[in-house]
Amino acid sequence: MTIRVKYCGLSRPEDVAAAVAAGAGYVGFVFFPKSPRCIDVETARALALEVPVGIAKVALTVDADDALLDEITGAVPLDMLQLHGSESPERVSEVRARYGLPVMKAVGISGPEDLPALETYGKVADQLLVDAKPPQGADLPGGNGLPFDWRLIAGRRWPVPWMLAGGLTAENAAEALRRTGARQLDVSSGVESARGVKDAALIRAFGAAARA
Ligand SMILES: O=C(O)c1ccccc1NCC(=O)[C@H](O)[C@H](O)COP(=O)(O)O
Repeated sequence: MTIRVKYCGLSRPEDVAAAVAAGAGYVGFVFFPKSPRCIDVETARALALEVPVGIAKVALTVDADDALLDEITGAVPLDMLQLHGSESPERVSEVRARYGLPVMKAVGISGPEDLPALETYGKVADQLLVDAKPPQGADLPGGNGLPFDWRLIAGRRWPVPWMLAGGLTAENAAEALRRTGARQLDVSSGVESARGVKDAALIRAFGAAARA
């Protein structure tokens, strides 16, 4: 069984090279100013041009307006948009139609009350990112390196492909896959040596763990 991995928050050419070498299925670029992983469109364009065909290039935004999405999609060759804020189902549909790109909607999970949103967004998004809900008062709506209780989604399926995210590392990836049945993983903090700084050895180790 092939597990596809998305390495999110890449900001340097060496990060892209490490993700490609590790067998990435997706690479993610963050466009959220408060994030230590945030990059500008010129940097993202240069990085995207280094990504081989077959690896999906994903732009991550948080409640972005059309002006920002126009700027990003106009400059960066992309394969997918990841909406990681409080975008409504209507906004997801609008973004899909306006940009003609597949949209992945992130949904934060901390308890059973969060699960219905996965059904709702599963009707309008092309993919779901099932992520840990950020702690109250967190600066970032994702990329916090915290897992959620995987038992909440064990055995659940949605009508579109989905990725598991939140606090994944090379050490817990196998257990996460076994407990949730996920076929795709998204990782950011778990492949960093310092907040916002990707580490090639950790990326390599994560890729190996996902393949094992
Ligand atoms: O990574 C960020 O800085 C970020 C900022 C704002 C919204 C979302 C963000 N990351 C989302 C991701 O796709 C992460 O890969 C996902 O939440 C998992 O993060 P982590 O728990 O750090 O592996």
